[in-house]
Amino acid sequence: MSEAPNPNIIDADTLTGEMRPIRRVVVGLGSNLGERLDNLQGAVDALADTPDVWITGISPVYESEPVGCPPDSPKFLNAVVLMDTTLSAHRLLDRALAIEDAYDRDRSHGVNSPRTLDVDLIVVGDRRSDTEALKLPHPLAHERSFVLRPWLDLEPDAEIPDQGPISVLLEKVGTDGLDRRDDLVLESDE
Ligand SMILES: Nc1ncnc2c1ncn2[C@@H]1O[C@H](COP(=O)(O)OP(=O)(O)OP(=O)(O)O)[C@@H](O)[C@H]1O
Ligand SMILES: Nc1nc2c(c(=O)[nH]1)N=C(CO)CN2
Repeated sequence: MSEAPNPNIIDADTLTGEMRPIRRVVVGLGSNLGERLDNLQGAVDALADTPDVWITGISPVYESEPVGCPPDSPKFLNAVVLMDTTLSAHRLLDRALAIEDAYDRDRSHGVNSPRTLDVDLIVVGDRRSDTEALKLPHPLAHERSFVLRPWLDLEPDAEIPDQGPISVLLEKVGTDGLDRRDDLVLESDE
């Protein structure tokens, strides 16, 4: 994220009148099971339909070799979505998990087993968290080309708090195993 949330930009809650800061959010999407593009598009649509969330950017789609997955796992499609929101990080996480569940995400198998849909919060404004339920910034984002590369397409000057510019991080990590799929496009219905 290239800038901290602007504390002067606020939104009044329509019911309570409470003023809430607008946070810039980076979301990572992944799928390596089922109709992968449809799954990613469903996640984009569900995020766009979320009250108090405004999508500001949708990256190109990348196909990527599975990283840290069981042997013979299928390739992923990955993309990144940028949003503005007045929701808290915890509300966003609840929403992300609910969207995964709507795509029959099966959590009963082992670590990094193939999944219909993964919705990861990468950065939420300048929010930091280190609980099991919510880690922000996402602790592996800085070493994942399938997050950094699509994010770079949208925000070349972005930085991950405490890690640095994503352009520099991507140079360290490289882009082996990553293919931009210009034949696959995620649409915004807004
Ligand atoms: N930044 C975050 N974004 C999404 N989920 C998170 C985050 N931080 C912690 N979690 C927790 O991680 C759990 C999701 O684990 P899951 O099995 O989907 O991990 P994963 O997405 O497969 O792995 P990875 O975290 O390596 O991408 C959720 O229960 C959620 O509470
Ligand atoms: N290429 C790729 N590899 C992964 C991905 C992913 O989205 N893409 N997600 C993982 C766990 O969330 C583990 N490994």
